Amino acid sequence: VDLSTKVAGLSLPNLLFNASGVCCQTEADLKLMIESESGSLITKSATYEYREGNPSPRYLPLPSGLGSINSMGLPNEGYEYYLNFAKNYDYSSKKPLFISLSGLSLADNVKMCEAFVAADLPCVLEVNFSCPNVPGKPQLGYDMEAMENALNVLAPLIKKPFGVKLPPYFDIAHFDTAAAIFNKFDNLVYVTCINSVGNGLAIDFETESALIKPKDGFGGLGGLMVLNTALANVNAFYRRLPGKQVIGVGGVTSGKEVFLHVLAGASAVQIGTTLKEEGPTVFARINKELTDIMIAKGYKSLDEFRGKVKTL
Ligand SMILES: C=Cc1c(C(=O)O)[nH]c(=O)[nH]c1=O
Repeated sequence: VDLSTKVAGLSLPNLLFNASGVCCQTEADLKLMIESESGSLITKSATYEYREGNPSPRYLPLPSGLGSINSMGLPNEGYEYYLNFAKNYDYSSKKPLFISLSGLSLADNVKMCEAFVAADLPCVLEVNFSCPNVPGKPQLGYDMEAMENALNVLAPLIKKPFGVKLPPYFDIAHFDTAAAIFNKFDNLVYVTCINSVGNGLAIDFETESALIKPKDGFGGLGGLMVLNTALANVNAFYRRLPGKQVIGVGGVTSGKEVFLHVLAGASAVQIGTTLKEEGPTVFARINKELTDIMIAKGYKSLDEFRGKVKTL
């Protein structure tokens, strides 16, 4: 079977890669991704300056086994680190490189995009509108006017095909409004759904305490528990963004959830919590599981079932 796919005009040997933020903050992390069986890789969202991030504990898998909670606080090496990585990347390799940018202001996003555009590299830029864990910074993805204003500035600046990372939406009207904005920008060629489900709270029964330190224990939820919200966001935007693509992320623990993401419309699928907990060998495991599922169901390529979820 053929697990290859295309995103933003680039060919991925298989549809799997890391969720931004996991296994991608340092060159050592990114090297593990390059050496893994992933089809691509994306860097940790970059801010203009280096950031330490929030105090630990700031990430934990949930005792239920159903997911994770994080309030990392956008720790990253600063955008120039990732620009340098992108300048030195081996673009003759089979794996395309995606760069995530999450400026703390539109001005910072402009400065970072200008630097990447000036470098004129084959990597794909993705603007993160959905970091839920920077105290005092509301998610742009939940402010439709601000999101449109940002895109009015950034899309013409980036010129080349680019993507945006979105928070989960929970209201059909929000899918409609957001999609109407994205459809105004021809070079906005894909959306990545979903970022973590913002501001959950994990409490330990024995200690009666929040599990993580930042923000009184409030943090983004990931893992199996967000699968159905992720599938809904993937399918909602797949239906509403003709000619654009959706990268699915949320709830992937096996080939089965990857299959569901593709049925919902995903062109590629990212792994976060399960990659964090299992390590980069997860890509070989899940590619094999998806292959076995496709053989069992008689599918030879992803195109044969992408977006083909049936309704009753
Ligand atoms: C970029 C910051 C993000 C973070 C973070 O660094 O806290 N966590 C997430 O779950 N999603 C994000 O987008």
